[in-house]
Amino acid sequence: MKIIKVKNQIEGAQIGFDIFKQALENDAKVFGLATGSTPIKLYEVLRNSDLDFSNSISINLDEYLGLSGDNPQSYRYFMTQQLFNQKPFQHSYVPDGVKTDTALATKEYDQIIDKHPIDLQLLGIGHNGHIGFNEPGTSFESKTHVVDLQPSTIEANARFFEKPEDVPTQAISMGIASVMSAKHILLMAYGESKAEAISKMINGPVTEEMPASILQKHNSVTIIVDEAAANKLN
Ligand SMILES: N[C@@H]1[C@@H](O)[C@H](O)[C@@H](COP(=O)(O)O)O[C@@H]1O
Repeated sequence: MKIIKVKNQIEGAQIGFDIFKQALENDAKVFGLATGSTPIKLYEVLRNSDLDFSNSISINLDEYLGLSGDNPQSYRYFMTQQLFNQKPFQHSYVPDGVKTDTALATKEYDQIIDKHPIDLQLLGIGHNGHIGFNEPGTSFESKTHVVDLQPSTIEANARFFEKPEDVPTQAISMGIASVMSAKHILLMAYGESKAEAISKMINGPVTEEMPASILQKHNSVTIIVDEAAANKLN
């Protein structure tokens, strides 16, 4: 793991941008993208840049179950606003949160990932070490699946909704095996609330109880952290 400590999200976004730029220069075609507050600055830099993703594919990690892409709280909507409107990709995949046949929705998403192997996967991290929406206890062998969100995740994400009761309790998430199949992984984390998860991810045992710890087994991972998120690292 390559760990890069930055002063703040602005510096982190610049380094993240350089990694995306270099990937494009090295003919990366498929970008795995993440939502949450962590990548917002990076998306701002990307959408205002002259990078061209019109021949690239993007595949997002996850989507809330029950929210359609035109719902402002959906991850599809978030991506459209933060990136795709200004920086269109040839095709952008986000799991379908409203397909009634979820077994089919998950199967189709796996087929998409199989067809478009991910060159660069962007990740944030949950307070409990989740990546995508792969909560503690998720199998490291998992592919796309329906997830019951943990109360702590619902609470953490409630800030994006009007009331906590509005947060969906389930999501569709790309699995951990698919995340691990990406050629290169870039994980970003900012703030004190991520320090514990970052420390366990890097120095703790590799265990399904800490989903992000599996990244220790990947041979090309870059971690961008600010001082607060890095303050429990020895
Ligand atoms: N599914 C997303 C994750 O992909 C994201 O990494 C995490 C952290 O969010 P934030 O970046 O807002 O701290 O939140 C959500 O649960």
